[in-house]
Amino acid sequence: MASSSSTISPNEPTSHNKKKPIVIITIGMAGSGKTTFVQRINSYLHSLDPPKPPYTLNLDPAVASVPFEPNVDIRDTIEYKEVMKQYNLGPNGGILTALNLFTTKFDQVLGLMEKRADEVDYMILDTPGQIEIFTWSASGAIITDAVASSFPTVIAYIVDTPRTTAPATFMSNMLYACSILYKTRLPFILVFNKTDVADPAPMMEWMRDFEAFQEALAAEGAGMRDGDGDPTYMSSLMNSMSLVLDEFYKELKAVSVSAYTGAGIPEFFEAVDATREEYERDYLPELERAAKQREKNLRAKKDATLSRFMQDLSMDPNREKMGKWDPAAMDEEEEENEEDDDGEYIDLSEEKGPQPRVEIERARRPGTGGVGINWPRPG
Ligand SMILES: Nc1nc2c(ncn2[C@@H]2O[C@H](COP(=O)(O)OP(=O)(O)OP(=O)(O)O)[C@@H](O)[C@H]2O)c(=O)[nH]1
Repeated sequence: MASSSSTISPNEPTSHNKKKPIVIITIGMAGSGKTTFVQRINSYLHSLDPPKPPYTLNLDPAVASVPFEPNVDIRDTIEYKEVMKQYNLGPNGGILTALNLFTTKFDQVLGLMEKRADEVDYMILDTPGQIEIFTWSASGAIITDAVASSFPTVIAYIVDTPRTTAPATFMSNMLYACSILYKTRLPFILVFNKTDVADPAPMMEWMRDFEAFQEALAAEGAGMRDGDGDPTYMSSLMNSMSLVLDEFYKELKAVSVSAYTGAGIPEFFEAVDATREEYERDYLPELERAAKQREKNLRAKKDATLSRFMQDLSMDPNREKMGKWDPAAMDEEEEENEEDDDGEYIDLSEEKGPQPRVEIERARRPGTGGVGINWPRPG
């Protein structure tokens, strides 16, 4: 899959000596505004002077309508409702299977992206509504790795700001973002969306100042103190987790946008452009190291198989005899065998006739209960 891309250096300029486009992968909880955001950044890039139309890919098979014209649309290849019917799946299983099927052809999509790399500055991927379908599936990982090994890539994690104003909810969302960052190791931008209806300033403050977050948690009150006024288990857990997150925030850029009004979109692109350097500095060496390691492992595996084969060959007692017919040696061997067999070989064939053949492997298979197996009957 990604093999076709692994030989391409993401750093290499394209044929016209132009830098490779940056791929923006938009990820976010259901309803956080991913599609609206992609539409907004798409129209922003079109409105620049000169326009910089991006290459867009829709990977959400279940989206009813896309408010932009994607260059590659998973829905053109796979009808997810048909997948549901054929494989007898529910909606999430259908979306996941559709994505899996699409991933088997992703090398072709990558080829299309490579072809257009000279003409565009940005490529944008919109992912399925249910976040875990992309972030916790093999297909999501394959697509992300394939793209990131060919192009500078950044994750835009869309946060539904109005739904994240409570400190505990905010923390849950950040823990999820943190897991994606550590899974992909790609440059990461937190995009606080829907800022036309909720101000993300308190959240930005929580990210900068650990104590401010602790205060907000304490102010939330419920479940934080027991009857004696001591901190509860929940409160201690939240405090420890917020300490972990404090480290995570240091690795992040955060921007506030409104996909609805377009506010904050230029700042978002400033953050995206800044990640190119980060990608080249941090991600690329890691990618090259992983590729070398993979190659080394493969070579080691091949060597091990070859040496095992050679060993087997040298231990094979017939090896010496192969090609050298020595009747005297064979007679000797036969005599030895006859001596060995004396008194040990009980031939029942004359007494009981031919014995039925039993496939022990099949008979012993757990759970078969012996059904369908013809056991020999006594007598
Ligand atoms: N007020 C406001 N509403 C927004 C904004 N961005 C998106 N929305 C609304 O949020 C809802 C969800 O937006 P979508 O773009 O469909 O979100 P999504 O994450 O792609 O949704 P799924 O893919 O279905 O999970 C829609 O009703 C949008 O109109 C915004 O910046 N401000």
